[in-house]
Amino acid sequence: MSARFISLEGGEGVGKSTQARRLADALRTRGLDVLLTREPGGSPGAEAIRSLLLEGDANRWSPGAEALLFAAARADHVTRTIDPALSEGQWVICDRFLDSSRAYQGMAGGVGDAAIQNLHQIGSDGRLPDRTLVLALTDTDAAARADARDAGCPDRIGGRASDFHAEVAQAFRDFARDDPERIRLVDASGSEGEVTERLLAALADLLP
Ligand SMILES: Nc1ncnc2c1ncn2[C@@H]1O[C@H](COP(=O)(O)OP(=O)(O)OP(=O)(O)O)[C@@H](O)[C@H]1O
Ligand SMILES: Cc1cn([C@H]2C[C@H](O)[C@@H](COP(=O)(O)O)O2)c(=O)[nH]c1=O
Repeated sequence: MSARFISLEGGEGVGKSTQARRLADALRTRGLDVLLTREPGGSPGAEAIRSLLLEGDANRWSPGAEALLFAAARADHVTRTIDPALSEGQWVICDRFLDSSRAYQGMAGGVGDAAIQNLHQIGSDGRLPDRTLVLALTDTDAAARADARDAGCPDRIGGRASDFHAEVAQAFRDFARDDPERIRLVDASGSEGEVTERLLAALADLLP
């Protein structure tokens, strides 16, 4: 069975990191060799860029500089971590990937989708996941989960206005509508276990 590249996407607090861990465990239980990774980050260079992106003043970077930094982190992550794992036959579960840049920087940030896709082509040879699972939750429920976790101290991008995050959530819904073969919306309400079962169902055609 060939290796697969799966990304988990969605706005702040919908449960991506929780589900990335649970999905990796569920796939390991099925005998698959799984690498769990994240963005921004997932390689030493990309983790260094993560600090530049998520710490500091809200206006630390222009929209274009921010998009370039995410693309640079992703290029290093793809080259040093994701591609080698796939070559070795591992399944890769990635907590956020290109579609986060499309939603946050491209759509809500105003950089535009074509520019984000161009940067991805240059930096990461246009590498795409085999399946992208977008966790969907109401804006109110997602904000409640994120607030309970962050205790009023979100990171530089998480702390942006609610309008920004509503645009991000809408962008993910639009991406799923426009590319239904790769990108699937998954209901993120209910218990952690219920959500994991829905994610596995959305991967059923790829599983051995
Ligand atoms: N199904 C669930 N029901 C209730 N709470 C949940 C559920 N899944 C996750 N949580 C909780 O919600 C909070 C946010 O979850 P998590 O960190 O996984 O979200 P995320 O999408 O990765 O967020 P971000 O993108 O902001 O980092 C955490 O405190 C987590 O324990
Ligand atoms: C990959 C990626 C991420 N972001 C934003 C989204 C979040 O606010 C943070 C990452 O924090 P998390 O707790 O690890 O989810 O970064 C972005 O704006 N663009 C991207 O490409």
